Amino acid sequence: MASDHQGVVGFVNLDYISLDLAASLLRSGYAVQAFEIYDPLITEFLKLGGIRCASPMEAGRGVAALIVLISHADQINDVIFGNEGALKGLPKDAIIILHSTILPSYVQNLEKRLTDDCETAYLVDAYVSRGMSELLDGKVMITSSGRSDAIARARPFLSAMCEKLYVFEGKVGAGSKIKMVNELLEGIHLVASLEAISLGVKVGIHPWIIYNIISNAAGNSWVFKNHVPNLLQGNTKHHFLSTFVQKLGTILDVAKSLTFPLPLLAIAHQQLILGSSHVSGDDDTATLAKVWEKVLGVGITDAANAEMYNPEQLANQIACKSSTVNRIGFIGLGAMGFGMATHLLRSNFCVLGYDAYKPTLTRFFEAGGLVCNSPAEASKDVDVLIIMVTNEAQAESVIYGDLGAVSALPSGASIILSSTVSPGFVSQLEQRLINDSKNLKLVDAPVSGGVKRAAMGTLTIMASGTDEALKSTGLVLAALSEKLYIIRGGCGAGSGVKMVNQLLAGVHIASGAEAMAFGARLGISTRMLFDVITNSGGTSWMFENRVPHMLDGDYTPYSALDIFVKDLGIVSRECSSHKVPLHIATVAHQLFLSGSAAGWGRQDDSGVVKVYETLTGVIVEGKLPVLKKEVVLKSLPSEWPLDPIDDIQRLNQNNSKILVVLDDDPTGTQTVHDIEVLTEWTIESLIAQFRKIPKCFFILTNSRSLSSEKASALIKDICRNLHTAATSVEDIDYTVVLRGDSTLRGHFPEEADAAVSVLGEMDAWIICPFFLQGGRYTIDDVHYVADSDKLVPAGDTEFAKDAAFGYKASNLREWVEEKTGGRIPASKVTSISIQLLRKGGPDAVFERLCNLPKVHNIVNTSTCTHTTAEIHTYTNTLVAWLK
Ligand SMILES: NC(=O)c1ccc[n+]([C@@H]2O[C@H](COP(=O)([O-])OP(=O)(O)OC[C@H]3O[C@@H](n4cnc5c(N)ncnc54)[C@H](O)[C@@H]3O)[C@@H](O)[C@H]2O)c1
Ligand SMILES: O=C(O)[C@H](O)[C@@H](O)CO
Repeated sequence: MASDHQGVVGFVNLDYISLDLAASLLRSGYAVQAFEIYDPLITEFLKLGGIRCASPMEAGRGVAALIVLISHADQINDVIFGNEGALKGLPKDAIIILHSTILPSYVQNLEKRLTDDCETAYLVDAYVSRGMSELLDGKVMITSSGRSDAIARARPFLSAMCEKLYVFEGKVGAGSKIKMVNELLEGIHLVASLEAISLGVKVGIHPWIIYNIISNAAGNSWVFKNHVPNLLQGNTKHHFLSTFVQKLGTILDVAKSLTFPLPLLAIAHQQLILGSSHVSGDDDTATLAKVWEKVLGVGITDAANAEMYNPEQLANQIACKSSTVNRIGFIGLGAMGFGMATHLLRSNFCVLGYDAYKPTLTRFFEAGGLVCNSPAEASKDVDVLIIMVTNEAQAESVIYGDLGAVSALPSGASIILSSTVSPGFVSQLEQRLINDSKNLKLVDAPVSGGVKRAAMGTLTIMASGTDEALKSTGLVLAALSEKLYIIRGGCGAGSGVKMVNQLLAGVHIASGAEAMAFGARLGISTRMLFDVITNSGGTSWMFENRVPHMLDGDYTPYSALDIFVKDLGIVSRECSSHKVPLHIATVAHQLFLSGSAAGWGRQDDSGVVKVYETLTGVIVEGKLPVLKKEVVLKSLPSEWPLDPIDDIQRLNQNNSKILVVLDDDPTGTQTVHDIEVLTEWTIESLIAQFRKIPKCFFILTNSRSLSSEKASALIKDICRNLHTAATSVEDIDYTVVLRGDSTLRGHFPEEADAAVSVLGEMDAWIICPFFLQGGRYTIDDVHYVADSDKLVPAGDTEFAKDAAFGYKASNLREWVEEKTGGRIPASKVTSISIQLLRKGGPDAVFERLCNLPKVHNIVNTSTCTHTTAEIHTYTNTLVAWLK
């Protein structure tokens, strides 16, 4: 226990999550006392080691901090100001942490009353929740706000209680605002999930198949992933609806008072009211599925219980029997097609490409492709032709237009249509091809996952067609995808699943825009709001992918806004032909249409946020704030008391691995002493070094001054020599460290990739941009550069504008995603936080490292380095871990 953390913390009222807070405080060395009338809770609390109090007044007596749980504003009078209220016993300088999400205006009134009536004026609010992301996985997360002086007082207690702390300095009330934005998203996503499942059932796709595929595609959301199984199993009771109706109603009232339109939330609210109205008051058995069956007239339950098959297994079976493919034609080398076609080139297929836009052809030629002048030319002698143009009219024209593909394709060839088109269009196309006498086969193979995954061959593909057609294209589909699903039902079935995915994806982009714009109107930092939501139930694949574009105000089209005018247009056409009313999808469609009408159709689809910005005057774009260095450093948890340098030296004595540091410029070698530096790396000189059995030696590569190709080649060369030298000296084991720049400029990930390509995959990559003397700090994953008394996010400094190594992200996890072009998403990067290091010390860091998933290319950013002692602590655990 940390002895400098002594102090008493009181709780007025407990709930189950408060027990976790109390347990964390007790572990950090605080004494904890509580007033609670519900016996089971107080029994658990006593078991933890807490002390029971007879009244709120007693719970507040002698405490340094008082955590007051209030579920309704009416309780404030009694619990805080009443005869036996908490204020009576509270010391003057104690901090009140209001664990509640009552409306911001109530919290502000409470603060005013405390300031006016009493001398006690330290209040912060705290929204306590469980992290829903893979990263936080149910751990406690707190969003808190208040005046700077109150926050400074509260911070040690808040940090002690949670794994992730978000602090909004300024006014109280941010916690409840964030909660509103999160609930807005959850409400919209719930209705969208219900509409998606209903549409899927109407077009004949098994709901569990929809669920399994879309939870691995861009239509996924936390709500879809977590609520749909309960819906399909009949586990969600109708009461769930009334809770939502009430919460969403409150948010709409707040928005109304701010004259702020929330069209998606308004329609979701109406839908949930409609659902509630379908249940008679005393029917406790009605499930959400049954209610929705009545609302939309779709047999969800029967469909969910119908016999099903495994589309991934079908894909594996087809892949085993697939025929060889030599030549591929590729028409439509746009945002998606270019990446897919060049990935096929890298996978050793011969690819002939055609696009109506000539500059693309030049790029394709430079990437090693064969360039053609018409669809017919790109179809000559190919086994498979892939079409990735934008829409049905373009697909029609490349297949049947002037110099079209059909006339030139060899008899028996296969066409893969990967554009997003309506199911009806593909099934009619198949019929037309059958009627032609060339025995051309068609595979309906829409894709999901976006531009980055297209270029990496890790798309989700939902394919359908005859077995013969699927077998003749299996190898190509497998090369383009990480998840390949075969949908039964022939051409049109794949596009049916894609249509359902698009309903969700489109709604999620629009809901992300609505949520962020509303957040901006509520006055919350949009960057921080984004961060909190990505760890909460309101998150979605599209929220995480598209909101960063809104925050950067960068509408370079990865997927054009007009694509959703088209895709939600398909949804709205299908819903009227299947007679299933899809309200939320239709409103989202109208929002994209509004964006297109404003002239933003060719920009990125995240530009739909401008519809809200233009209407209401809010600005979603947001920079990370510049911080006041002294204030931030003072507010962090206290340092781990011990400097484990002696432990490191001891561990190092017993460690047989030689540390070989490849330094990309001379500033690294200038900061070490008593360590040899090699400026050349012949096998002979490396053997000579290894024979000395040093603990460490440097090789000055100077690779920062080279092009990335040359730097990679150099690192490979050195690693090969190291390998040869090490194998010729007996009992030599070594580890490679890449030393680079603390302002993040250098050949990342190229040098790491080069080292791995020679030395083999590593269990993890550790990124640790430590340079205390140079004023580099990493706080909550954001890397800062000190500029006198300010901490400036690295992405906003001159360093980030470097012509060769420029970058935008200051958050190290996002920086990894940016630098790896999406190959390593931010969500796969684990951080070692200052909280973990300072509160848990070496043991906690060691445990975190040992529990990392053993997946190659997981990158771990150290975000903990504030003092030299801390870098020692971290090194200590690393050395132990490496052993
Ligand atoms: N962008 C995404 O993230 C994404 C993801 C999944 C699916 N999709 C779907 O994939 C398809 C392609 O999307 P995109 O974003 O690559 O679109 P895009 O507009 O960037 O690319 C389409 C390409 O087709 C070319 N083209 C149009 N007519 C042509 C013709 N007659 N002959 C030859 N080339 C022609 C265009 O010049 C363009 O390069 C769309 O149907 C889209 O809905 C897109
Ligand atoms: O599933 C996806 O990748 C997306 O929805 C695209 O089709 C459109 O951006």
